[in-house]
Amino acid sequence: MKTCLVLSYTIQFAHTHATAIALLLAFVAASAAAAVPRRRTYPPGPRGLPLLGNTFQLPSSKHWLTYQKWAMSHGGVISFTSMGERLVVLNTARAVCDLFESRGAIYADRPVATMVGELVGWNKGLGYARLTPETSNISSVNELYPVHSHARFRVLRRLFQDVIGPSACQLSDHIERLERARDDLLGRITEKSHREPNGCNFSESVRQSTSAFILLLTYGYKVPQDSEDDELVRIVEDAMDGFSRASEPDAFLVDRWPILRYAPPWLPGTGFLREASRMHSDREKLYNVPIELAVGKAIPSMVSSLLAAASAQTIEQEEELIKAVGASLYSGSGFRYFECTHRALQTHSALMSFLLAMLLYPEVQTRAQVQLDSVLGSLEIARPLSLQDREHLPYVEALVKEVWRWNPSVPLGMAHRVTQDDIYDGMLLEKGTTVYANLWAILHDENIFPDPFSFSPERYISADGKLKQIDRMEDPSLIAFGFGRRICPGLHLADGSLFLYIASLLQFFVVKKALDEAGNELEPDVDYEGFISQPKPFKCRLVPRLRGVFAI
Ligand code: HEM
Repeated sequence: MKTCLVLSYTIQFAHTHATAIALLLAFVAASAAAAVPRRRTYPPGPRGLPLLGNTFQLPSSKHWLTYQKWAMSHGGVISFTSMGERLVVLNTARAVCDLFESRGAIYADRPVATMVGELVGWNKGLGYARLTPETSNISSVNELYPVHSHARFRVLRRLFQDVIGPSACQLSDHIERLERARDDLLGRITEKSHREPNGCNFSESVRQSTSAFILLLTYGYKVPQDSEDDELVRIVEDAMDGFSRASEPDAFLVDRWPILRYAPPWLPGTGFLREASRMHSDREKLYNVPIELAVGKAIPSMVSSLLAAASAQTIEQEEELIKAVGASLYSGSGFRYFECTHRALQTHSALMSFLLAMLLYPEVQTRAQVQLDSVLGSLEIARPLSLQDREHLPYVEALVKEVWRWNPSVPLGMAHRVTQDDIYDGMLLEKGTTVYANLWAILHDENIFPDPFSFSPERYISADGKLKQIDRMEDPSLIAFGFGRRICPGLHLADGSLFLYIASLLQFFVVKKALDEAGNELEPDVDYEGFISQPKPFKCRLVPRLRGVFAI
C-alpha cells in the first residue's frame, strides 16, 4: 500500500512520459521479485542426498572432528541435515561469542528432550530446562515456578551461583571441602599404587573420589568405606544411570518422534514407556530422599545452607527448587561412583587427560615440580598446597589451562535451540534449529593455539615466567565451559578442584609409564572415546617423590 502511494506520487511528478514508463516497469519487476519466495540462505555445509540429507555422512563418534573438517571447506558456521532436522555448528570463537553471548536471549533455550527431559523429568533441573516465553509475571518466590518458564530457569541459575559461583568458591567451608576431597584422592591413589606397583589404571580411584566430593558438597554426606551397600550412593547411582541412558543421543525413537509418548503401553515397541517410568521414579527418589538426610546434619552443605536461607513463608516452593539444584549438581558434574559404560564424568575425564599428558610430556611435569618446590619448600619440609598458593604458581596454572584445551571434556558443549529467526553474516538461523558450539575446534584453532596437538603450557607463559594476559576467546579455562547464558555454572568449582588435584598430585608423585613383567616401560594408547570425551583406558605409575611424605 505504502509502495503504491509512493509510485503514483512519483508518476505524477515525472517530467517525461518515458520516465514514468521506466518507473512503472521497475515497480512491476520489484513486485514480481518480492512475490517469488526468496531462497533461504542457510549456513553452508556438505552436499547431502535428496530427502536423506547428510544423515549417512555423520560419523558414529567424535563428531567434532568431522564438523571441523567441514568447516575448513565451508567456513566457520556450517549447517547440515540429519534425519530431516537441520543442525548448525559454530566452529570459531568469534561466531560463538557473536551468537551465544551478544545475542544471548535468542540462543539460551535447549531443544526438546522428550525422553530425558519430559518423560523422565530432568527438565525440572537446570541442564534440560526449557525456556518457553514467560506466560505470567512470576517475579517473587511466593509464586510457583512452572517447569517451562524463564522464571524457573533464572532462579535455578541464581541458586547455582549462590552455592558454586565465584564468591561461594572462595569461602573457607568450600575450600576445606575441596582440600578434604584432594586428600581423599591422594589416599586412594597411594593405596592403589601400593597394591599394583608396576602400574594400573587409576580411573576408578579418580571417579570414586570426584563423585564422593559431589555428595559431600551437596548433602554434607561422607561416603563410607563399604560404599557398595550404601543407600544414598545407590539412590544417586540409579538415578544417574537413568539420566545417562535417557540422554544418549538417538537411543530412543521417542526423541525423534515425540508423538510416540502418547502411544498406549500395550503397543509393541513401547517398552521405552516402562523404562521412562522406572527412571522417573528413580529420579523422584533422588529428589526426595537425600534432602531429608541433609537436614540437621553437622557438616554444612549446599542443601543445608540453601534451606537455612529460605524464608519460612516460601519454604515449600523453595524446597522443590533446592531439590532440583541438588539433583542438577549430579547430572551437571556427571556423578558416577561405580563403573559406568554410558557416560564419563567431566572432572574425571580432565584428570585422566592430565595423567596421560604427563606420561607423554615428562619435561612439563619436571618444570611444574620445580615451581611447586620453590613455592612450597623442598619435599622434606613441604607444606600441603592450598588454593591461596595458586597465584604464585603460574606454570602450574598454565598446565591446567592446557589440560582444558588439549582434550576438552565436553567437546561440543550442549545443544542450544534458536528461539526466533536470526540472520548472521547473511545466513539464516531458523527458529527451532539446534545449534552446537564446537569447543574442540575452537580449542584446536591453530591461529590461536599454534601446533594445537602438542601439550604446551608454555603457550600461556611470557618471557619473564608470568602468565600472559589473554582474552576470553583465547582462554581454555573459560572456553571449555561454553558461552552465553547457558555457560557451565560449575566452572569455578571444576577449575578450582582441577587445579588443586593436579598441583597436589605433582607435589607428591611423579607420573611414570607402567612396566611390563620384564620391567620395560609400556607406551600408553593415546586415543579418546565418548561424547564426554575421555582418554581410552591406560595404565601408569604414580611414584612418590619421597617415601612417606605423600601421606598428608
Ligand atoms: C570438567 C568439568 C566441566 C566441564 C568441562 C563442563 C562443561 C560444561 C559445558 C560445555 C556445558 C554446556 C554449556 C552450554 O550449553 O553452552 C555445561 C553445562 C552445565 N554444567 Fe558443566 N562442566 C564441568 C563441570 C561441571 C560441574 C562440576 C557442575 C556442577 C557441580 C556442572 C554443572 C553444569 C550444569 C548444571 C550445566 C547446564 C547449565 C544450563 O543448562 O544452564 N558442570 N558444562
